Amino acid sequence: MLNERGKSSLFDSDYLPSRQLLLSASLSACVVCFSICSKMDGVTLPRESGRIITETAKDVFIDQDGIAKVAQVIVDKVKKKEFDVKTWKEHPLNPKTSDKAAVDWVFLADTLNFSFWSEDERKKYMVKYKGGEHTGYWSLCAAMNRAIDEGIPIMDPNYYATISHNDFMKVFRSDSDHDIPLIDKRIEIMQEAGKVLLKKYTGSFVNCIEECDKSAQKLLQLIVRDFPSYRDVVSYNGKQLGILKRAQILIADVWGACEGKGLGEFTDIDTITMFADYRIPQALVYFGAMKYSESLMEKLKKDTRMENGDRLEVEIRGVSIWVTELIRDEVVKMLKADPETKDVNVNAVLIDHYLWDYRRDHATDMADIPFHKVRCIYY
Ligand SMILES: Nc1nc2c(c(CN[C@H]3C=C[C@H](O)[C@@H]3O)cn2[C@@H]2O[C@H](COP(=O)(O)O)[C@@H](O)[C@H]2O)c(=O)[nH]1
Repeated sequence: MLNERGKSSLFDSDYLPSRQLLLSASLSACVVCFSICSKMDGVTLPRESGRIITETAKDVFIDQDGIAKVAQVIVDKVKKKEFDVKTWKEHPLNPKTSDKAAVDWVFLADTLNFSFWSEDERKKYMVKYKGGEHTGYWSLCAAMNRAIDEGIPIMDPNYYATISHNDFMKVFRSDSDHDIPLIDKRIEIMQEAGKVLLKKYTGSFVNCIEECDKSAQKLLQLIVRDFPSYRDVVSYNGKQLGILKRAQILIADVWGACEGKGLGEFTDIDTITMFADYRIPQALVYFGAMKYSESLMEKLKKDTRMENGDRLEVEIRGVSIWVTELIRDEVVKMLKADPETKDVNVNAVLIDHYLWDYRRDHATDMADIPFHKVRCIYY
């Protein structure tokens, strides 16, 4: 419909009320849609949580130059074809199949994938396996694989749903003088997860995946709804913000174990953010993409213990999520601007794994960058 000035009357200034009405209606629709898309049962999803926390953070900041520096390192890796979901299986302790056994191995590993740091770096839990001495996250994997080799049915939820303290200590026995941290919590969480798998999913995480139509976000909702130990949510300025580190890494590890195919095919894997642990922040600060205030750096250097949910801890975790999102955006922009780049297969998961592996491989270079010490079951 055109008026005498040949303009579509709908947007013409004579019809300002309808133009405003339409604009405000579409804006509010976007806001409603976005808030629905960025929320799950009243819990804000990790990407939006990271943005919200970064906006109001007082002691943790993003640095654009550092973001560009990390992005360039990653773009170089992508161009050398060294950036692929297949890298996951290259780790000697990760499963080599892409079947139910691999999925259920990943489920158990990520159910226990938290809090490996020790008060004293010289006094760490350690597991000897296949000629290696494994500490940190890899000590968990080594202990699981050792138990499998010893014929202990550790992968069977019928076994771990009722695992005794003695049996747990046999599976996760240490080859150093120091036990795995949070033993009682780990036993409680294993039993809880095993019971849910048996009660609701016929004893396998494959059945959780198969309920979710290849959607990572649907699987994320299922994990947080049915497995309480994965509910990594913080209260921040009156909001319930999902950080969901273990729930997201569980999905990402299934994706990695299955190389993005079959049981690991997720149409929306790119909506999964990095996993807010205590190691990625070290790498982000090392590259200069994230910065701490002087007072926070001082606290960290003095090994000041924090509690899960403290403002400083939430700021470190939240800003690390958002910085990694910005790095991903920068990498995609740089690759799209490159005439030689055909397809851009980069997401926050691959960036996370790269930074995490980089931190482990360059631990000495990062020795003077402290990590935040929180003893909890979420990361
Ligand atoms: N953000 C992020 N956090 C990750 C991982 C992994 C293991 N993923 C590997 C497996 C296949 C992939 O290729 C990765 O290489 C463990 N963690 C967390 O780190 C901490 C342990 O550290 P340390 O004490 O130094 O071992 C602890 O919070 C643990 O939950 C990751 O990938 N990303």
